[in-house]
Amino acid sequence: MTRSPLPPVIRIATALIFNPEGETLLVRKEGSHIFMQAGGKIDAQETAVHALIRELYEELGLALSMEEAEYLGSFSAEAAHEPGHLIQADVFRVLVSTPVSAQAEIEELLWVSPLEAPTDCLAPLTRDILMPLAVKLLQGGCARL
Ligand SMILES: Nc1nc2c([nH]c(=O)n2[C@H]2C[C@H](O)[C@@H](COP(=O)(O)OP(=O)(O)OP(=O)(O)O)O2)c(=O)[nH]1
Repeated sequence: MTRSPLPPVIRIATALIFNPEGETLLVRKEGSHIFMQAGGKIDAQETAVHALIRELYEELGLALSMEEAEYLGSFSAEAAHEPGHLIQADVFRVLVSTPVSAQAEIEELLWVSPLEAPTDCLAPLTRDILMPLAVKLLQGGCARL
């Protein structure tokens, strides 16, 4: 019996970003119709939190300190943009009270209530893991400033 090879894994850092209204931020990258959390690949020699800080600055112009990123855990899902790949995502919670704007390769930003988010245009990690987690955090009263 032959075993099928394990799919390649991409390590990313991403965040459930909340505003004071309890909405969470989704982004759509250039050339994609799928919404997901801001963030991106973790470079070699980089820690997850440093990758997050770099990516949120590049994508949203957000200047974040390490203390402002609370680690929530590591989660796996099918990669949205790379067929046949899995992502292993280090996920943080970030609360923002200043405006953010789409930079670099981000085409659209969307603030959504986790309870009312659309499900048909979300990346697998976002749809199956992070939006349900956002609902739990909100219901626990932990997502507000
Ligand atoms: N940022 C982010 N990426 C996600 C999520 N869900 C998901 O499948 N991905 C996938 C999309 C891509 O296949 C991969 C992230 O790659 P990327 O190309 O956006 O990362 P990057 O900004 O570092 O870009 P690059 O170095 O390839 O130019 O992870 C998510 O919620 N957030």
